[in-house]
Amino acid sequence: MKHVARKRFGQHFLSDPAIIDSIVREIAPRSGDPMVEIGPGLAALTQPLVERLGHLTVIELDRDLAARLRQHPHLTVVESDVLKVDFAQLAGTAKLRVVGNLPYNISSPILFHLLQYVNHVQDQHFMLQKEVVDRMVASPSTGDYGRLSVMLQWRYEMEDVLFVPPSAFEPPPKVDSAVVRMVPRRDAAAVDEALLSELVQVAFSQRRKLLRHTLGKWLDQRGFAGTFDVQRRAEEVPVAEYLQLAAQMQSPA
Ligand SMILES: C[S@@+](CC[C@H](N)C(=O)[O-])C[C@H]1O[C@@H](n2cnc3c(N)ncnc32)[C@H](O)[C@@H]1O
Repeated sequence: MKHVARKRFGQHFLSDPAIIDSIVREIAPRSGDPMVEIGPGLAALTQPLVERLGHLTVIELDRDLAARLRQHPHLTVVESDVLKVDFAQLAGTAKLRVVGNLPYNISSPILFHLLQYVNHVQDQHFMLQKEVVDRMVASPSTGDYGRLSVMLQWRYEMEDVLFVPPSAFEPPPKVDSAVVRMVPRRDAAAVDEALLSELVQVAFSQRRKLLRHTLGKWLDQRGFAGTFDVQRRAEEVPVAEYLQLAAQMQSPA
């Protein structure tokens, strides 16, 4: 039976064979890789992936799609909201390769949910709104550089690997898309995620103002006695400096 795309689940199904082929090539699945696909939908990526892998675990929220996928002998289907999935449990002793053409309405929550499981992950390949990928990989002193750039560049090496136009989907989304590769950094600074997240949120709360009006006040309230140049805008501060600041606050000299 034909599946009618459900807007509330962010359903835009890949329909361009050449694009599907390019994405699978970027993922480079090898037989036996412990891979998990988020939002398999009608299996446009699932099918070529499982042919190469031998087995694949998929996480799908739509009950009808999950029922169809269960017919496939080489898939393990987790019928759930991905935001409720414990990836540490899924991984066991393995390191997962996580892929997916994500539902765009919850792409940032998915990225932040996965951040807590970074030690259980080998790599991630996601199709996202191009604008979100631009923010993820942005450099300092650009308009795209913000909270998402800092929080993700802290933990992952990231690369925009493929541009995908709306015409590659059915129904076509209103925006351009891109595939991003994310590889966890082994040398990520050991800072408290909640502290870093709050600090970066305060810094970027008024991005046109100098940091002394935002982060400077926040640091004063916390009795911060270290040195940090607040005569700059949030977007001028490299990721490494935000990490140093969080580390200093955790263990003041
Ligand atoms: C953009 S579609 C991609 C479908 C398919 N992978 C493709 O490329 O054609 C997003 C998929 O994620 C599923 N989905 C939406 N919200 C979800 C959630 N919270 N947890 C798991 N899957 C979800 C949708 O039902 C849909 O199948």
